[in-house]
Amino acid sequence: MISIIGSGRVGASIGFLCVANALDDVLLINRSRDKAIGESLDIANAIPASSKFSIHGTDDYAELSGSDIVVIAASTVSYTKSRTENKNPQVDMIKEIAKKIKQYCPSAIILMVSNPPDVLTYFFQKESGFSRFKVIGIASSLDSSRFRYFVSEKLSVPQSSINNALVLGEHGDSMVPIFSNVTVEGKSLSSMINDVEKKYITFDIRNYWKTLRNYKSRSQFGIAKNVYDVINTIINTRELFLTASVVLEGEYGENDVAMGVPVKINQNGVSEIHTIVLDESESSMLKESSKKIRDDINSV
Ligand SMILES: NC(=O)c1ccc[n+]([C@@H]2O[C@H](COP(=O)([O-])OP(=O)(O)OC[C@H]3O[C@@H](n4cnc5c(N)ncnc54)[C@H](O)[C@@H]3O)[C@@H](O)[C@H]2O)c1
Repeated sequence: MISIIGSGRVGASIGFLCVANALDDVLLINRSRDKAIGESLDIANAIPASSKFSIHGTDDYAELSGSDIVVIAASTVSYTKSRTENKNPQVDMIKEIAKKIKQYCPSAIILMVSNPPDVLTYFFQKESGFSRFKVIGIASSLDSSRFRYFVSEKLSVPQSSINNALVLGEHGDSMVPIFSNVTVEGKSLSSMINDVEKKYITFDIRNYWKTLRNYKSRSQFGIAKNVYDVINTIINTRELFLTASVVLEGEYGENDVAMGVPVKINQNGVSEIHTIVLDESESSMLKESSKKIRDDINSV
């Protein structure tokens, strides 16, 4: 069973994709029961006639029992300047949710979507004591999708011709797009754009959410598809390479912090953390990014 805690815009969109693609039974848990029931009643009409799975909404955490995957997309706050500006109530919420998950489904794989995902991935893993490979923050893959989008717009090429557009570090203002690895139709991106253009693209990725906010509230479908891909990989025992936030123990020279790094996902969660070669400036920006996350963790 796939359980989704928080059935707002993001949680409901993830639920819709899982149901419409007949992945598994889906449970929506929301603080307000009516919201969970309402979204599940609506999404129930998207169950394909050939599907054997169902969707159900509740506010009762005891129903988490039997969950294989728990997505956390709950939020009690909004933010206008940065994703970390209201982190303390989110951390309190995550600690409560971690206790419930530990009680009702201690073997589940956790996909952390709520903001700020690096800080919350860290606190969930510490509070629950779950393996760090089973607590996965999903956000850097969305930033990587945005990176690919901007490179494709800049060069007027289809996104399918772009490879290895990865964003590492914080899902926040210090995130680091890794230009040195990107190829376009097999050729290095670095020879196609200059440093000023790289700075503009970096700015645009970091501020995508602010641009989005000028037109609609916040990301819904982009993050939902990124989370769905991970759930699909776990349920259908596939393998997926992407960037995701994991508590680090020495990888990239970091300890006691969670941040976006390249990982391989399989049916058990994170199966590998990949080390990729970074140039000097990327390495130093990643150091700054990990420091920013660590400072946020320490200031909770
Ligand atoms: N990781 C990413 O890249 C990414 C992208 C978009 C949004 N987000 C984050 O995802 C979260 C959800 O976004 P949204 O737009 O769906 O928000 P939303 O306000 O539409 O929905 C949040 C839902 O969580 C519920 N909730 C609050 N506390 C709860 C609890 N303890 N248990 C169960 N439900 C609870 C609320 O009632 C609400 O229905 C936010 O933190 C947002 O910032 C992350």
